[in-house]
Amino acid sequence: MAAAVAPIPAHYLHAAVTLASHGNADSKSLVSNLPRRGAFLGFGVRGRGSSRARPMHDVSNIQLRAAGKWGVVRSELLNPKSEAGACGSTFEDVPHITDWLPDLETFPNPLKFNPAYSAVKKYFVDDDDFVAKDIVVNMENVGSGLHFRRAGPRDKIYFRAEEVKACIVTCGGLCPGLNTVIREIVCALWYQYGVREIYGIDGGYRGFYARNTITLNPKVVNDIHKRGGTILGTSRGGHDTMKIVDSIENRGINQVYIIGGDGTHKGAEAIHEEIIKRGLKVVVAGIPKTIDNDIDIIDKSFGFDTAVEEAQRAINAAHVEAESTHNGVGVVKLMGRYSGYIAMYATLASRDVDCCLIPEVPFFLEGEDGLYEFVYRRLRENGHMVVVVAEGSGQELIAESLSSLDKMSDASGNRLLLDVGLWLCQRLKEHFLKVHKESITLKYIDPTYMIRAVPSIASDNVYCTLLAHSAIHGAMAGFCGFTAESC
Ligand SMILES: Nc1ncnc2c1ncn2[C@@H]1O[C@H](COP(=O)(O)OP(=O)(O)O)[C@@H](O)[C@H]1O
Ligand SMILES: O=P(O)(O)OC[C@H]1O[C@](O)(COP(=O)(O)O)[C@@H](O)[C@@H]1O
Ligand SMILES: [Mg+2]
Repeated sequence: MAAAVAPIPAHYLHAAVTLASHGNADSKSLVSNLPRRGAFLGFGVRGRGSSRARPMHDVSNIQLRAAGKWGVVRSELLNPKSEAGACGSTFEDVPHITDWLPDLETFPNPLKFNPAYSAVKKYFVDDDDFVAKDIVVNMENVGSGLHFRRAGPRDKIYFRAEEVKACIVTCGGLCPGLNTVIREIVCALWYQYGVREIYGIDGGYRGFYARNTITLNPKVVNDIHKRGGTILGTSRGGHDTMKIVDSIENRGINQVYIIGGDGTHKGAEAIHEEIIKRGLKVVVAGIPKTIDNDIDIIDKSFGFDTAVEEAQRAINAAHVEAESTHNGVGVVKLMGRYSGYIAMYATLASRDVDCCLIPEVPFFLEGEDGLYEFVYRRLRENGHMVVVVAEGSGQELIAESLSSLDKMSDASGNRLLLDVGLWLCQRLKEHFLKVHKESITLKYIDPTYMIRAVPSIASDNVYCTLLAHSAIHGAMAGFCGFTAESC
């Protein structure tokens, strides 16, 4: 078994840096080995980064143009539209509404009349522009590998402003930035494309068929980015494809913006497929949301930086408490069901953490390289220590000690976790009394919901805006069954 318990700098730091080194396909390899991660493979991919903000005199009309890309929401009917390109490259295209409605009329993009248009040499994105999945390549395979369609405004669109009836839904767990994404979808549809009918779906997927819609416009969403949560509400479970598509059809909705994680995108895929089967002129656009940052093919999900920033407050408190007492141990539990990104980044940022336990690397308690011995040594050397533990770590160990693995699930089918934080604290206290005949002063901090219920920080707000704009440009240009990513 691999030892995950090690001081900084050593094995841990190595593992952390390996996971943290973004920008190439292997950077999340440890996480990608987890079975669940396959579900995200059809999502958009992060490529080389350049996003340019174009400030305008009229701030309501600010547009962000990123070298974003659109990834496929996997579809049995249309997937994958892969084509071979030059130098051994592969291009994985996203579905287009003309795949099942070939004779649709096109219209000039109204952004041509936007002040930003004349200020930029080349405003619209070419259909030949691609974003490479891997940005680090060997000289021998430059240009090869998987490529995705570049996101951004197109000169021809498939919807007239007055014909658009858009809806937005948020599903799954909360994440900082949800309100910003909602705000920017509404404002960009309104100001950039002149759309006037925009509705919020109340409380996640089930809101499609169980609730009334919420009317959205720039006034309603004006301040919402300063608040945590989602003004639309969210939920787990309740996905009924037929009822949802019936509702879309009956309400005359033709653009569906879906913000959520892996479960949500599976649901989006099912909706998209049913829409194709019914031959509707409806586009479905996803925006990936995961506070855990566990999407294989992107470097960072929105809200992640905010969560890491907020986690610093808990770690600081744990450190202050620990260093103020004899044998002080501060334990902080952070979110991360299957991935330790928040725990790891919060640890790297803080520098007060002695040990970080993440789900990707199993740890053990007993023996020379075990956690007990490590804590004992750190207390002898330093008098106090801080442990950060991701909520998904040590699940097998806890189950062993409880001699059962409770396989309870939430309404969406996600496994409910055993509480590693409380368990760890109990075990450490017992061990010190029993084996070393001394007590430790342990303070346990669990800021779980505090780090995801906060409003997003400035950099996440900008990122949310890029994603929202990418989704809208794609939908207006007739792309569908895709998820937006910026790079
Ligand atoms: N395989 C699936 N097919 C259809 N809908 C799904 C699927 N998995 C989850 N969902 C729906 O997606 C929504 C959010 O899923 P959940 O796993 O809670 O959050 P997240 O999208 O953040 O992973 C829920 O309403 C759930 O019913
Ligand atoms: O208590 P809840 O609302 O089910 O959320 C807890 C879970 O939400 C998460 O933030 C992930 O949420 P998603 O599945 O929506 O991405 C995990 O870190 C955590 O285990
Ligand atoms: Mg999920």
